[in-house]
Amino acid sequence: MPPTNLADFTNKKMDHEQEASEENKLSQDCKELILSLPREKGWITPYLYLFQGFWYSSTEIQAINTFQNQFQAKDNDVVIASVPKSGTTWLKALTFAILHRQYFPSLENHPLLIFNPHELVPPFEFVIYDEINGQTHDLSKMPEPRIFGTHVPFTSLAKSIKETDCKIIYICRNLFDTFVSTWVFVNKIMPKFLPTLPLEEAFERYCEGIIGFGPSWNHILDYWKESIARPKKVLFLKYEDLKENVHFNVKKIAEFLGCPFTKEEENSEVIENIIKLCSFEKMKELKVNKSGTMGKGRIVENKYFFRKAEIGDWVNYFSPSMVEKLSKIIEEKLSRSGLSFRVYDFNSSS
Ligand SMILES: Nc1ncnc2c1ncn2[C@@H]1O[C@H](COP(=O)(O)OS(=O)(=O)O)[C@@H](OP(=O)(O)O)[C@H]1O
Repeated sequence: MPPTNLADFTNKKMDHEQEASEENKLSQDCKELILSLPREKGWITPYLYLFQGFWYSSTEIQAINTFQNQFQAKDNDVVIASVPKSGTTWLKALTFAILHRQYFPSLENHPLLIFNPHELVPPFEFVIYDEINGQTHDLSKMPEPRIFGTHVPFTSLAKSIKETDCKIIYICRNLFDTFVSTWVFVNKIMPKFLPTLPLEEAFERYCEGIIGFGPSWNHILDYWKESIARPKKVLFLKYEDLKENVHFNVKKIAEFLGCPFTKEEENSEVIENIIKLCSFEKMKELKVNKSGTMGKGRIVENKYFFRKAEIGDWVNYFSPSMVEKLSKIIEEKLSRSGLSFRVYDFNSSS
């Protein structure tokens, strides 16, 4: 749709220029690489490119390249990995609270009350190696054990992550809710120079696997297989299970990370307090998550990371034919893996 007034036109032009200048900032090597890759229309960028079997924007590809070449993992590092919109923010908060609990015995001045979880657990591809948007992060200043986030698929992780003893916690979510959560989020952060993305169009691209860090089923399957092959290396969690029994999973995360809760901690409600601190209801109402922003090139409002947090909200968006199509894809891609998802909240009274 053409812009309707001069201010709109100027905004769109500025956005377009910003996007073009981002592409111009790519290194020469990356520009050449991009030219050689298959390309499709993007969701919030003009294009997505197929790189190492998954779809990314050009700036993400440069960041992933740098990450692969430069990141040196330490044995005590922890990496939180996920497909976007699978419960990353929640898992980052829980992991930070569990792993660093000895430093913050009083929850009154806990960092999670003043920082968004993505600031405390920085992602490789959007912060640490995102030179194009002027993000810088001094790794030497990170408290240990360091906790990182990533949406990068297992196959494309920096080699040192796979070769050291550092641990990975992966979270996934049923693909119906993940798709809806992504589509709503994407339309909120859509650059002004791109049109809003209709649900049906997004769904068609999603079903072809063309979405940032997709195909989502391959992303999930790769981490799933690795968690079976190396259970001490990769802990595989599901958003729905976390919602069903967060207490059990918080203990599981602590044990996996080698810092199980003591009897004394269990008796003094340490687990319950962590759960409350990281709950959707608590986090959503914090000032930092109501009015804060993150990012440099693309500014994102923190409140967009907290929407409904329900299992089964997809029923409000999917037509019967969409249900049929995605169900078939899931059946085809996941049926032999032993992996399945709950798509309704059986505990909900509504
Ligand atoms: N604390 C907590 N507890 C439970 N659920 C939560 C929490 N924080 C965020 N959310 C919900 O998670 C969805 C966002 O997914 P991600 O955090 O993976 O997004 S991102 O990839 O980091 O952008 C998004 O789901 P939807 O509500 O369905 O859109 C959020 O509402």
